[in-house]
Amino acid sequence: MEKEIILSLRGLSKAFGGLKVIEDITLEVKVGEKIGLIGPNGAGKTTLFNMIAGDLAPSGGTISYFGELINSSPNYKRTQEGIVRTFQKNNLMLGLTVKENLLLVLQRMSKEHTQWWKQAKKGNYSTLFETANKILQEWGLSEYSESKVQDLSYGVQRQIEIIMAVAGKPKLLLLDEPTAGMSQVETDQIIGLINKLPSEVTIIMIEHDIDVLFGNSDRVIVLHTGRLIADDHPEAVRENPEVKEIYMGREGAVHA
Ligand SMILES: Nc1ncnc2c1ncn2[C@@H]1O[C@H](COP(=O)(O)OP(=O)(O)OP(=O)(O)O)[C@@H](O)[C@H]1O
Repeated sequence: MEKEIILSLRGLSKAFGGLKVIEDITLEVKVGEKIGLIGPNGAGKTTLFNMIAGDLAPSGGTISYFGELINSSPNYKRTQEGIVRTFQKNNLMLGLTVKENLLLVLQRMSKEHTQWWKQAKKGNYSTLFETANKILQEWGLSEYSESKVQDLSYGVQRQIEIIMAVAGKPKLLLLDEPTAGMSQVETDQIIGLINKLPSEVTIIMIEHDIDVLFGNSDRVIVLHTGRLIADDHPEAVRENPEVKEIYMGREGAVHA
């Protein structure tokens, strides 16, 4: 059976003043697809994420999610509906513990989102605490539960950020350079974690490590100066002459 379309972009554009940074992008993403998004610096990758997540309004075109037009849906509503993103840089509360960070996400998702969780009696929030413990256990990160985020290695911080995104029960997960600045061991841990996500979670991942990206994507999309120049399975993109010429370096080898 043909898989449902989770995300559809039609003629999507973004300009800052006279500077066009995304131009006329049309694409469809099916439920469960794992998509790698590449392009040289300034190609517009993060801007595209910003528009899908609702952090930036498009200048033109449409964004549909499960067939519903979401151009004017605010960011928090998109998150509630399952569009969850991570950022290039950590978005964690460094002075709080891992569990406290996780509780903030869980609390935002719960009905009592207008109250500050720390002011509430722990008893009232026992379900949130149980869920936080369960998530940390499930992802093998319980040992860091009571550690302040600022005391953890960068690699562990990024893992925590991803499980926080996962705690938001994403249907469409937008990962912005999840392995940037990491050692090989840390990269392997992050990729291991991403590969453990349920198969129905759709992922679009911006990644500069081409080996990581090509090895872990069903499909690769290439942006160049705001335009979509390739959208195909990894091997076809690796061999695409335009991609080789524009993006991949003089020898024609595919690297970031
Ligand atoms: N708020 C803004 N105002 C003006 N120009 C912007 C703004 N945000 C992004 N740009 C410009 O838009 C272009 C695309 O930027 P974007 O960050 O989306 O690229 P990118 O592909 O994610 O790059 P990188 O790989 O370096 O992160 C760049 O020329 C950038 O300077």
